[in-house]
Amino acid sequence: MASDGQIPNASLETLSFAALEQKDAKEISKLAAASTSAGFFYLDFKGSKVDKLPEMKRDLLKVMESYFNQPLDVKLQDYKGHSKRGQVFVRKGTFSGVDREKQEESFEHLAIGSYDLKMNVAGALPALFHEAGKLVPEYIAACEHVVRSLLSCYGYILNMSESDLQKHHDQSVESETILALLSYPGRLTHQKHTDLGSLTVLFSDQWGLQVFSPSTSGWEWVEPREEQAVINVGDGLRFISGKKLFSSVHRVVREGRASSEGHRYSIAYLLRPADNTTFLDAEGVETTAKELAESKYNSYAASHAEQDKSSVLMGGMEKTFGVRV
Ligand SMILES: O=C(O)CCC(=O)C(=O)O
Ligand SMILES: [Fe+2]
Repeated sequence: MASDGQIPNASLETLSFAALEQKDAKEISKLAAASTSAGFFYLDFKGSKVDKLPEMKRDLLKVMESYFNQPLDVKLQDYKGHSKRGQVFVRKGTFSGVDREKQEESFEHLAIGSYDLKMNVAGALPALFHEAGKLVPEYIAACEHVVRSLLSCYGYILNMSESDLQKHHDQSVESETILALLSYPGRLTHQKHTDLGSLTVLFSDQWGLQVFSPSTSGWEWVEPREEQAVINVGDGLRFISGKKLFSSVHRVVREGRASSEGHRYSIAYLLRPADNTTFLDAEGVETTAKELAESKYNSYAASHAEQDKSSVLMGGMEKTFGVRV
């Protein structure tokens, strides 16, 4: 296994999306194993209905570069106040970084609400992206197909009614589902966390992402792959599953293997349950998906000292792993 000092590369499974689309039993059992260990796996799209996804990602990365390279005051015109979904541009330092002493050293991002985009809410998409035509809606539609197919497979794994799982993720009702375009100029980082939603479809061509391995109780590098996405379960689906599935604990650092990377970009489609979905949270308290999003965002933005006091940031995974990350 290649390594970087003490930090090895994670040995994550690569799953075939074409096989999962066909509900192939062997692939579904690999999905079950990956979702109850580190929680991350690679997804290969060859031969599937969305085999163009890596190509669309490359096009999106080009538009992102021109967007984020604009002056801050121009990007701040896309800041829409503190309502998370419509916030669109979120400046660096809004969430906390990895370094305890430098909270402001965290990424900037553009959050595009998928419901808002469908409803044609003004400002859901900054003007610069209009020039790229249907790229963003088509990218989101491809990701919706991916997560819908994965949810069908999770229905089998969890022995849950497939329609229940799909209903909790009905894309025609309001949810916090977003396409997040992330930008890490300089040495900016992303604090350890679990995702608040159900499933994440993540692309980055650059080193930086690390996953916490429950088997070694340490961080491991997630090797970037241009043709494959990294998928993980988040708190929403974990809680809906009665905590059978694992939320993956991850972060973005800029040292070691990542130190020769320049401005880093990543694209995360973050599927979240419909706002009114209810489940028991990490502490066993009944909560709605909307309330969970609120408390999770507050925790992402809190100081490290505040984050340490509650189980929200890590979705209760430290208790499951039996270690402090
Ligand atoms: O930038 C990355 O690779 C990770 C992004 C991430 O963890 C997130 O958006 O939740
Ligand atoms: Fe994340």
